Formats: sequence, C-alpha cells, structure tokens
Amino acid sequence: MSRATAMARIPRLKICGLTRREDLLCAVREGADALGLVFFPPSPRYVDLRAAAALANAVPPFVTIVGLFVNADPALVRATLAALPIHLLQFHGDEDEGYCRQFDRPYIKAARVRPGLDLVQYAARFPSAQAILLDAFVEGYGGGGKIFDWALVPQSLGKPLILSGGLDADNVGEAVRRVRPAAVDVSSGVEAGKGIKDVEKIRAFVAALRAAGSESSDG
Ligand SMILES: O=C(O)c1ccccc1NCC(=O)[C@H](O)[C@H](O)COP(=O)(O)O
Repeated sequence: MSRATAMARIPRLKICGLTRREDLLCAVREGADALGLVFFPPSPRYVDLRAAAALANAVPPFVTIVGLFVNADPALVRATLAALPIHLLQFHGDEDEGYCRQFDRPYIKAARVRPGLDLVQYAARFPSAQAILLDAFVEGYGGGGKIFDWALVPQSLGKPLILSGGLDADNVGEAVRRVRPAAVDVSSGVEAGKGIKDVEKIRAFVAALRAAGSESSDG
C-alpha cells in the first residue's frame, strides 16, 4: 500500500522534548497524539525520573507517552519503564533490533537520514518496530532543528513512517504533501529555546498540519 493510500487522515502528531508541565498541557490541549520525554543526559531537553514522573502524571488518558533513549544502558531503560507509564519507546541511536526487542515493549526506531543510507533496507532490519522515524543526521543524535532532503524518502518503508527533523509551521505543509507520513514529530520548531516550548508556535504548527492533512485527505 502506498503512503498516499495509507495516509487517509491528518497525520498524527508527536511533540518531543517536553520539560515543563505547562508546555505538556499546551501540547495536549492543541491536539498532540504523543508526547516525547528525552532520557538522554547530554540533551538540553533531558528529564530525570523525578521530573518525568511529574510530567507523566499530568498526561490524560489516550495520549501516548514516548520515552526516548540513545544507546542507553538497558538497565536504565528498565529502571525508567519500572518507574514511569511509558507507552512507547523510541530508540534514536545505533541500536540494533535485538537491543530494541529486549524490553518487550512497543518501540519506534529512528533513522538518521543521509545520502547512501538505504532506508528500505534500514527499515527491514527492524521488523518488530511499530514505525520508523526519519530524522536529519545531526550532531548529538537528534533534536537538531535541521531538515533532510525529503526526496530521499522512498515510496514505502513497509511500515508506518514518522517524519521528523527541522519541521516547523512554515514547512510542515510541504513536508506532509511530499512525504505523506503517518505522523510527524517536532521539537525545535515549536520552541522558544531548547526544551522550552512556545504556545503560539505549537498552535501555528498544529494549524499548518491540519490544513495540509485535510488537503491530502481530500485527494
Ligand atoms: O530532542 C533532543 O534533544 C534529542 C537528543 C538526542 C536524540 C534525540 C532527540 N530528540 C528526538 C526527537 O524525536 C526529536 O523530536 C527529533 O530529533 C526532531 O527534532 P527537531 O529537529 O528539533 O524538531
């Protein structure tokens, strides 16, 4: 099934790198389907277990909490899963499928897109992944606010595609029309500063996403 057929609705939205309760509540209010918490200490959006627990406690039912890790010690992942209601894992480093599967939880695998990386072959290496998230190849593994060449995205990855990397209210419409992802993921493009989300940028992003999604679903 082509993505054009598969994307029969407005793409779902993940807002990542939440660190403040007010930003999380804004993301939920504006319609985010998923909320990303970054458990990668070098990230300026890193939250420890205590802060993450307070954020998770504010999430209403039917909104997915995504726990994001980069080449993490499995013991850290297990401790996080034991302490928090993480619904979906996101592995954003160099993890292989054996590593990702060991936690017996649904996960999405991020691919850091660069010329020469065969994305169909990459996706085939993670048959147990719920989806493949395509992000730009940036220093620090992710959250870089950089787009990649969307022409590199194949017609189908063989599983749901989440488009990420440098999206904002100005480009998400074109991104959705060109790539037709099942979902989009954004962090920098809705921020006033690293880890500090901006209400108006979130609202503008959601409006642009809905406009593009309704165009596409109208055919
Ligand atoms: O958000 C981070 O700081 C981060 C750090 C290291 C690895 C991944 C990270 N974020 C993962 C995400 O899912 C981001 O939303 C994605 O990379 C897009 O970020 P942006 O280009 O800033 O929208």
